[in-house]
Amino acid sequence: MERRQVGILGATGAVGQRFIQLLANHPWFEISWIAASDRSAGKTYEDACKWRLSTPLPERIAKMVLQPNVPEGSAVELPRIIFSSVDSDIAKELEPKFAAAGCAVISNSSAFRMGADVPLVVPEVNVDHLDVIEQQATRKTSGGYIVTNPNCCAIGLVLPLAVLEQKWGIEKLFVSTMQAVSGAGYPGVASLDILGNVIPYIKNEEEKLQEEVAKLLGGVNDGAFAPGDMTVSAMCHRVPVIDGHTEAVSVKLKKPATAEEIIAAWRAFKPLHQGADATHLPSAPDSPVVYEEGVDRPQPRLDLETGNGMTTTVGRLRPCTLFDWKFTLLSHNTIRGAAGAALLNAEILAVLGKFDFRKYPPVNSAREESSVNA
Ligand SMILES: NC(=O)C1=CN([C@@H]2O[C@H](COP(=O)(O)OP(=O)(O)OC[C@H]3O[C@@H](n4cnc5c(N)ncnc54)[C@H](OP(=O)(O)O)[C@@H]3O)[C@@H](O)[C@H]2O)C=CC1
Ligand SMILES: N[C@@H](CC(=O)OP(=O)(O)O)C(=O)O
Repeated sequence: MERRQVGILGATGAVGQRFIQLLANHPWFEISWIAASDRSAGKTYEDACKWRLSTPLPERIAKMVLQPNVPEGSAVELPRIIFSSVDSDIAKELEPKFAAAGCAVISNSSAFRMGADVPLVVPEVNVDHLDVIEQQATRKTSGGYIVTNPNCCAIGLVLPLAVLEQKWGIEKLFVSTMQAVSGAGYPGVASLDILGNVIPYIKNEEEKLQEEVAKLLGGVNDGAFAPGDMTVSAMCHRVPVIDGHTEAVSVKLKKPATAEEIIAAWRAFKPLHQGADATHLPSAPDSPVVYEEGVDRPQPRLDLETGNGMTTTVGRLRPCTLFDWKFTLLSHNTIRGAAGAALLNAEILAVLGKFDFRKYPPVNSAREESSVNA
């Protein structure tokens, strides 16, 4: 795989820092452009950002200068692949500008997730949705497009659900979340609000979780998304955990299944390695779902790093008196739930040849001559 240069919009934030960490030694992608708010533009990354991860800030990135947060006016050439991790309102304004300028925008934001021509993708679950980018107006003009990854709770949830949906069908689903404070970005929730406390409200979270799960588990008919027909009800809570979203799930299946069959199906789930075109994507975990036998698992302190933060850990599968089965799951909200998810989307787009910008009219000749994406 040829190396491609990439940019990060929102590079100084909680998710932006994860992008920098995960891209530090990436075999296919190299960071060549970073941007954040106007407050940060023109500063070096180390001056603009309070680095909050336990691995060191790469020296090369520390010295990089944050560029204007628009496609124009950059002191360095704009790469054609932009990872975006800015708030939804900002994404709504900025992401289309980058797509119009010919960039593949791989977005974490909720702004366009439910768009009629915008794929919302977890590669192990619904890679076929990616073809819908061809319908985006900018794809036809500049070659640019927007692809999104889901809400952090939705990603962790759909991995085990996809197995259930595929083998037995899901009729109903109830999920109650316990979401880490890092999900609110930095500085996020005030310590005086969250320490020793649980907050049973996260703005728009329940609505997003419900509609995104249905889109992810649905299909595409004649180029239009057809949401899954399961009924989903979500309750979301903020808890005093730093990283890792825990979810308590109850599910009613369309066909009967035993606990042994369900656990065996989760353990057998290796979708990115199947078929004649099997490619190991650098960010793909060996197992998207791991089932933990311990009666008191999963736990954020013990299970968060499974699969380098890209695996959903599931445990406590047992009969449910209301529906058929209930279980608990844990997923890393800033890795599988955000930066790692976007990276995996970029990797699958690369493998599928969706970064073939050359066949589209150039935005300007200088960019077309670039060796970066050629
Ligand atoms: N944290 C998580 O677990 C998850 C977050 N997300 C989503 O990812 C996105 C980013 O979240 P997160 O990193 O947590 O948020 P943060 O608040 O930690 O970071 C926000 C980033 O956006 C930048 N920014 C602010 N204003 C602008 C602007 N006008 N133009 C360009 N950049 C701007 C900030 O730059 P500056 O430093 O200059 O202010 C910073 O880099 C959000 O949409 C969020 O909903 C998705 C899944 C999980
Ligand atoms: N709202 C989530 C994180 C998030 O940013 O979600 P979304 O990407 O859907 O805006 C949380 O607080 O844990």
